[in-house]
Amino acid sequence: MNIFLVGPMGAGKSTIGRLLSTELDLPFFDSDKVIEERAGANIPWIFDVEGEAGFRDRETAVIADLTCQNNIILATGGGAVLKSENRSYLKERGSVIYLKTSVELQIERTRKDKNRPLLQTEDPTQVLQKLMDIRDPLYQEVCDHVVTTDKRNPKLVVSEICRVLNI
Ligand SMILES: Nc1ncnc2c1ncn2[C@@H]1O[C@H](COP(=O)(O)OP(=O)(O)O)[C@@H](O)[C@H]1O
Ligand SMILES: O=C(O)C1=C[C@@H](OP(=O)(O)O)[C@@H](O)[C@H](O)C1
Ligand SMILES: [Mg+2]
Repeated sequence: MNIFLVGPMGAGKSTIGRLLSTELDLPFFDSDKVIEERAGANIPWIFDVEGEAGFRDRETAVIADLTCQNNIILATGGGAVLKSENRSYLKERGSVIYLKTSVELQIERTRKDKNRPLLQTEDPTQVLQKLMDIRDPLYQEVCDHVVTTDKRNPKLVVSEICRVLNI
């Protein structure tokens, strides 16, 4: 059984994915990390040199590959749901959990991390709200379960994921 985590920046996909993989003793993959490994460069460099379009092409190639595996935990990047082919790979090849998170907490949890190019702006709150307006329907479309992360520490989020998946 594959478990794929989707949701906005700061939802905890990378953090929860790693904890969940330990809990379930399954391999963990973070699509952002695989993208960086394959590119030999970090995400800000990819956005800077290849643009968001170049990053999205890399993201689709990685998601297509990783979702072909079995019994993995995959943390996607927040924009993975933008492309319909990515949504198809995710929906058809595993159980998709949407880590729903308020914009306020997205801001609080991403404030210190400068590795998110889309948030290096004057008003990250406005950016995140706009992204949620576009992406929440896509997260909802692709997911099998919605797990709220507000007011839950990572361990409680992991427990809730296990509960909704009956594992
Ligand atoms: N449920 C949670 N409660 C509090 N902090 C969290 C929670 N989930 C993640 N975090 C913290 O938020 C930050 C962003 O988490 P991360 O896993 O990078 O999110 P994403 O991969 O969805 O962008 C990290 O510092 C992480 O420790
Ligand atoms: O929301 C997005 O478009 C992005 C989210 C990031 O991943 P996280 O959601 O893990 O921060 C990363 O893929 C890139 O900066 C783009
Ligand atoms: Mg992440």
